[in-house]
Amino acid sequence: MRTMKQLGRLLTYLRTHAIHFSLGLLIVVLMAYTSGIIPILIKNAIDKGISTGNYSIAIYYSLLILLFGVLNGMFSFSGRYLLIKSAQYAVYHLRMDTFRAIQRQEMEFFDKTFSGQLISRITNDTERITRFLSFRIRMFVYSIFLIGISLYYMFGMNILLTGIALGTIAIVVALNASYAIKVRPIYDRIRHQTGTIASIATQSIAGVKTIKSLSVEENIKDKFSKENNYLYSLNIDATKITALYGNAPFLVLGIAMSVMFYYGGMAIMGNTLTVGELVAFLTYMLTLMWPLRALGFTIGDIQRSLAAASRLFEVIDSAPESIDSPDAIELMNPKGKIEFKNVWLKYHTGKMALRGLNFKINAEERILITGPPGSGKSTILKLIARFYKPERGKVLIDGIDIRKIKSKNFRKIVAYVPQEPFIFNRSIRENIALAKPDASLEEIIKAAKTAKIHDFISSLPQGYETVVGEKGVTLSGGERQRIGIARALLSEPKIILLDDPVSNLDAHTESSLVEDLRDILRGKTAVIVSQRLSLAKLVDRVMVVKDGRIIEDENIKEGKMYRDMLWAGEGK
Ligand SMILES: Nc1ncnc2c1ncn2[C@@H]1O[C@H](COP(=O)(O)OP(=O)(O)OP(=O)(O)O)[C@@H](O)[C@H]1O
Repeated sequence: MRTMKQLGRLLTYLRTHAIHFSLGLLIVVLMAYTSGIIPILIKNAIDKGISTGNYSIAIYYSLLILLFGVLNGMFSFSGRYLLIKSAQYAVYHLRMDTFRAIQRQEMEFFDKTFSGQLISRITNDTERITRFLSFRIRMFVYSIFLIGISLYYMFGMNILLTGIALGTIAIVVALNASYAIKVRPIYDRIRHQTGTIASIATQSIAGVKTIKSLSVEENIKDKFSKENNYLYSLNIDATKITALYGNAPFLVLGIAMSVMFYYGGMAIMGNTLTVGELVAFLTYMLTLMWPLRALGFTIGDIQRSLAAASRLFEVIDSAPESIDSPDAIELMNPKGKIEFKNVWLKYHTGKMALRGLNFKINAEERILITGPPGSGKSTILKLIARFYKPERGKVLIDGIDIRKIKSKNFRKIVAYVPQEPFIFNRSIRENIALAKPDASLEEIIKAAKTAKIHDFISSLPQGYETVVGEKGVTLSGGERQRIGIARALLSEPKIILLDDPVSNLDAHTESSLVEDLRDILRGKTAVIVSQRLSLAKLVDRVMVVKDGRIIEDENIKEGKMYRDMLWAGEGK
């Protein structure tokens, strides 16, 4: 029942190509008919032409065989084309829906799901569905109709020989089905193992600096070699089974044809069968061989392809319909006031990261959140950035629950600069204009100037058009930070959230960024997470978090606690 539902849903993806698809299947039926009729034409050529010495009839049937052969080729081409075209169309939309759904997912989904699995959904699962909708369904329909047509004509000629043919069909299908059952788990392991090897290779390329700095190439090579060895032995196992089963159906066929010869020969002598009919039987056996083999695989594959489809539907269905709630509003002229009201946050691992936080940040106030590692500092920023839903309580901006603000509007008001802004493999201009692709070059330059990265960009050979990231110009940590800041500034946000902006910078780059941040943050509410005291001189207020709770919160100019530390920081 569930399977039929999945199949039905998958077929809805054919949409406008449903006619192509149905026509493709109809052509496949015609193709089965043209294959199934040829042995009968051979029989007539022999019995009505050759045996009676009437050569014009023999030539007539030869021409008919030629005609059906040509038609068969044409049907094979057009059926295949139409089915593949509609399958590709369906899978294109399925892939788009899955990708869009992944993009709509909340942050928690990414915490819980392996990225490799998601990539496999979009690549492997969709590939399997394409194969199912084009190749498997075609083979299934072709085989069933060809077997049906063949049995129909065989019954008309001789019951005993038809019985032998039926027995052969049953044995070959059973053999192939058992082959599929035996070999499939091995192929699954091969696929999984290939993934493991790919992930070791990817990690060893991505982590090359760590590997080289620790001189652990040998260790990584050993791990790779172990997994590679396992893949080798799995492939050998699969080859043994394939070699064994690959020939078994031919043996069965050979035996069946000998038996047919024996009984057929006797029947011809007893005048209950003609030579043409025996030749037709033998031709049927040869014609059916390949569809029979394919059928064994197809039956098992239907279930697996639908399982792939249901994995994709699961990703699609688990994504929220839209990021905004239906009653979402737009915040005009935001002031930038932030408020946490009894906010609790629990990660999917069960970790309670925030425990009942209550605080207010005034418009245009700058605050530094500090505290020991793992205390919940970054989690506070992620909640203001609306990456997670509080377990309990509310986060408000200008008195409005942030969940009620339209996301487009929200992203213009609140900019989040992660610890290591991700640099896409595109030009610097595109990297800065990520959230506002239609931004003019003037706007981009203005943001880059404020982030104090304009001079660096101008010094590059292709300026703003220089491609950065993989295989492009490699940016330093400080340059990445500034590109990230320019990217955030482009939408002129009222609130800016900086997650550990100086953690990866050397002392000199750190002090120049801290200096520049004074200008960058002017007129904005700024929440900065850091353990570096150098940032304390930028802010009006310092909040200390420990174990998900605020343990200190004081105005820097009035408070005592940080004044001492500030001096210590300045003296650094
Ligand atoms: N996505 C997540 N899934 C599960 N647990 C998480 C996640 N992010 C953070 N945590 C856990 O929640 C706690 C608070 O994390 P958070 O990143 O807010 O700390 P932090 O104070 O910013 O730490 P650091 O200074 O080391 O960056 C930590 O124990 C952390 O392991």
